[in-house]
Amino acid sequence: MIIPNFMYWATVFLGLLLVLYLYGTKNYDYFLKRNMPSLQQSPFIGNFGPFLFRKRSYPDHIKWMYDRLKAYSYGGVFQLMTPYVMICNPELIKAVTVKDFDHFTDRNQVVPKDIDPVFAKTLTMLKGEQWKEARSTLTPVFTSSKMKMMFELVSECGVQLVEFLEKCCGNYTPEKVIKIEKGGKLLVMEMRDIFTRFANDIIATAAFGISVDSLTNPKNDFYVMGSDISDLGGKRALIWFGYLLCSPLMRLLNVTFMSKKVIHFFKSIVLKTIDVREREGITRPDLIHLLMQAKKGVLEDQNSPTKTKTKLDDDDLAAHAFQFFLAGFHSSATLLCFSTHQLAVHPDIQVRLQEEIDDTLRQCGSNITYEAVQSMKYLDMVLSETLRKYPPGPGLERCCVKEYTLPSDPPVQIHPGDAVLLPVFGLHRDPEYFPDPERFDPDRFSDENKHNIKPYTYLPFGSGPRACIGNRFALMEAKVAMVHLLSRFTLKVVSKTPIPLEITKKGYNMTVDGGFWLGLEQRSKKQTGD
Ligand code: HEM
Repeated sequence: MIIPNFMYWATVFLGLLLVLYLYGTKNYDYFLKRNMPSLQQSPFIGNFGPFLFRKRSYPDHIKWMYDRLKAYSYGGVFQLMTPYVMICNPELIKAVTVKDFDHFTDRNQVVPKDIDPVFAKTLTMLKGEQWKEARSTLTPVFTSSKMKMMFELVSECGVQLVEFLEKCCGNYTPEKVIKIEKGGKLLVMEMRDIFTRFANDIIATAAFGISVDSLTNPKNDFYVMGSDISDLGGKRALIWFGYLLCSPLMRLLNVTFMSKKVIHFFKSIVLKTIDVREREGITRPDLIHLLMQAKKGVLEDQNSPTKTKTKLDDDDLAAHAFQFFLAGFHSSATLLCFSTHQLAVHPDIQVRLQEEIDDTLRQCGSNITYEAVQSMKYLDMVLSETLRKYPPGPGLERCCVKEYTLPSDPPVQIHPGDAVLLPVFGLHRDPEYFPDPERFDPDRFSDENKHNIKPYTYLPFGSGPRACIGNRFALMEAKVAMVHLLSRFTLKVVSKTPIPLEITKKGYNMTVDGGFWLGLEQRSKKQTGD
């Protein structure tokens, strides 16, 4: 009796293993059939094993795949069970993102539209005609004239940041959750904690029209909800993997990418603010105001004589304000964390930058203006080099929407539905394009040198019509923070400062595990030349 039972269960078990294996490898002849070079895959995890099992960080893994495929100009990789064509050659990147953009207008939508409707309405996730309309409606929001209009709001957050730090140098003790310690003459602090709070306050004022101070009131709802929504690590990475691996099951379980409670919180802020402003005729120079104009179809685009055509509904408005969190919260804080870290470990570069800041402030009588910030060339070079070495988006995606022949040698077909991966981190760390790529050297971006950078090898804000719409805003925010901070403080390496920097192996966020600990030393009047 025991033997037939054993045989039965052994056969069932082996049968199940076979079915699982066949399911896990169902696509694995995908690139072979297309005659494309590809990396050897494993069942279910494709080529993402080293990232999934935390052997390599996401950016390092992108670079690792890029280094293996670069000689072929393009090649196939599997992100779990989803095939991606990785494009390594700059000319081909130009073809896909700019010249033949109409074949690649979308991103790969991993989380279905009906599961997360507000998330699906963000510009990042919209597709085809809907994306095109939303992008043209929103483009006027991000012109330099609108940035100038929002500059004061951003600068007020810079003042708030520095005043808080100066208070901490005195007798003020911040709440325990704020990661600041006193170490002799220095304030020792974790920069990601400080800069995510700074980025949060900017989004609150510039996008949602409300003032919060997340350094003095660290547990305010806006910050707590915002941190939840913009975290792409741990739980969210798992949900993403779940959809990549077995979308029907995730859909059946109704697993949402964004928490409904958080979406409801932000949506109600936007709708209440609009309601109050409409009833009381309030005008404030922020995104809500611009979105209200777009809603009425009267937001003028300075580059086009026509007024915006599309009218926005309430879900659209919430999604666009909410977009600042998704796209701008971590990326802006990340840029500031890495740039302050690089300045602390390169004091010569920091001194040169402080000289530029001091000179500029002297010229504008300490009253920092949009034009003054824009005129600082070395500041721009430092941020550009930080974005090269540590791009917050280490890999970009496109999805093919129309049959396409990649102009490679030999040409190769890309079909509708095929996903494309652009290895930004691989390009930025390629010694062919950036000699001695591990070296932090802002002079790569000086007027004399920047023309040596090969087009489409430097893509911190992406490329083509789907590139980052908020790049001006992001740079303005980072520059304002740096000017306020470095005019009053000098950044120092302390014992907790991570050297060398090791990018986390947990999740997609570009960050480090133990935090960006640095020391801040108050500058004397003699040093600043006041
Ligand atoms: C340092 C900060 C930032 C970096 C490095 C960054 C980088 C990027 C990158 C790489 C993309 C994808 C581009 C592509 O696929 O070609 C992107 C898209 C986008 N970014 Fe940013 N970003 C930053 C800040 C912001 C801010 C502050 C906003 C404000 C709203 C923003 C809004 C967006 C939007 C809406 C998209 C999607 C555009 C579309 O699909 O049409 N970003 N960003």
